[in-house]
Amino acid sequence: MEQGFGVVIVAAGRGTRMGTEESKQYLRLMDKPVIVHTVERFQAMPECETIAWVTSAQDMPRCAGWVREYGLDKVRDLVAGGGERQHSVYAGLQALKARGLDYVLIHDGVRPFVDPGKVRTCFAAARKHGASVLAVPVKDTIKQVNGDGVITATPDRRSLWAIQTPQAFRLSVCMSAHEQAEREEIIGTDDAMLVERMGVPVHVVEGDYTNIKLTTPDDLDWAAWWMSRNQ
Ligand SMILES: Nc1ccn([C@@H]2O[C@H](COP(=O)(O)OP(=O)(O)OP(=O)(O)O)[C@@H](O)[C@H]2O)c(=O)n1
Ligand SMILES: C[C@](O)(CO)[C@H](O)COP(=O)(O)O
Repeated sequence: MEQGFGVVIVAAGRGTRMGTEESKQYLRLMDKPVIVHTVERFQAMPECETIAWVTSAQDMPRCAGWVREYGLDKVRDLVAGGGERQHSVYAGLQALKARGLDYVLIHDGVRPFVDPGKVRTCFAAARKHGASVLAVPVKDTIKQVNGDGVITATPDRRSLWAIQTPQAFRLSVCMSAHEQAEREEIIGTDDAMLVERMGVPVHVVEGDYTNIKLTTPDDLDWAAWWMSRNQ
C-alpha cells in the first residue's frame, strides 16, 4: 500500500473572536467537543497514518481523556502549542518528523466539517505537485480599502480564492518554510504563505463552502443547524 499522510491538527488558540468563556474548540456540537468531531474525520480515513493534536499545555489532560474516551488511537502525539498559530503548527511538525512520513496535512481544529473526499484530492495534489491547499472561489466583490476607509483597488474576482485547510505538503518543504519564517521573523496567516515565500508553487484544490472555520458566534448557529441536517 502507498504511504499515507500524517496530520497536524492545531487547536491551541484562545478563540478571542468567538468571545465564549470556553475556548471554541471545546464547545459542544451534538454533545461532543468540536475538536473531537474534527479529529474523528481524520481518524476514520485509512490514508491518515498518524495524528499530532496540538493543544495548550493546560488542556492536555482533558484532551488525553477524550483520546481514550472516543478511541482516537491515531493520535500518537499530543503536543503543546505556541503563542501564534504558526508556532503551534511548527510544534506539531516536529512531532510528525519523528514518525518518518513524507507528507503532512495541516488542519484547523475548528474546521469540523471537512469532507474526506476533498481531503483525499488535496493529498493527491500534494503528492503530484509538492504543495496544495483547499480553497473556494470568493462569492463577493473584494475591495482593498485604505486607512481612511476609501477604496483603493478592486482586484479581479476571478483570481481570488478564500483559503481553507487542510493544507498539504511534502514534510521537508513545509519544515524548511517554517524554519525560514522563524529565522526571518515572519508570521503568516497560513502555512501556504510560508511555502510560497520559498518560491514553491502551491496548488489550489476547490473545496466546499461548508468547510467553515468556526470563528464568530454566528458560525455556531450555522454549525448546529448543519450538524442536525446531516445526522
Ligand atoms: N496560538 C494558536 C492560535 C491558533 N491556533 C489554532 O489555529 C486554528 C485557526 O485559528 P483561529 O480560528 O484564528 O483560532 P484562534 O486563534 O483560537 O481564534 P482568535 O483569532 O479569534 O483568537 C484554531 O483551531 C486554533 O485553535 C493554535 O493552535 N495556536
Ligand atoms: C489557515 C486558515 O484557516 C486559512 O483560512 C486561517 O488563516 C487561520 O486563521 P485566521 O486567524 O482566521 O487567519
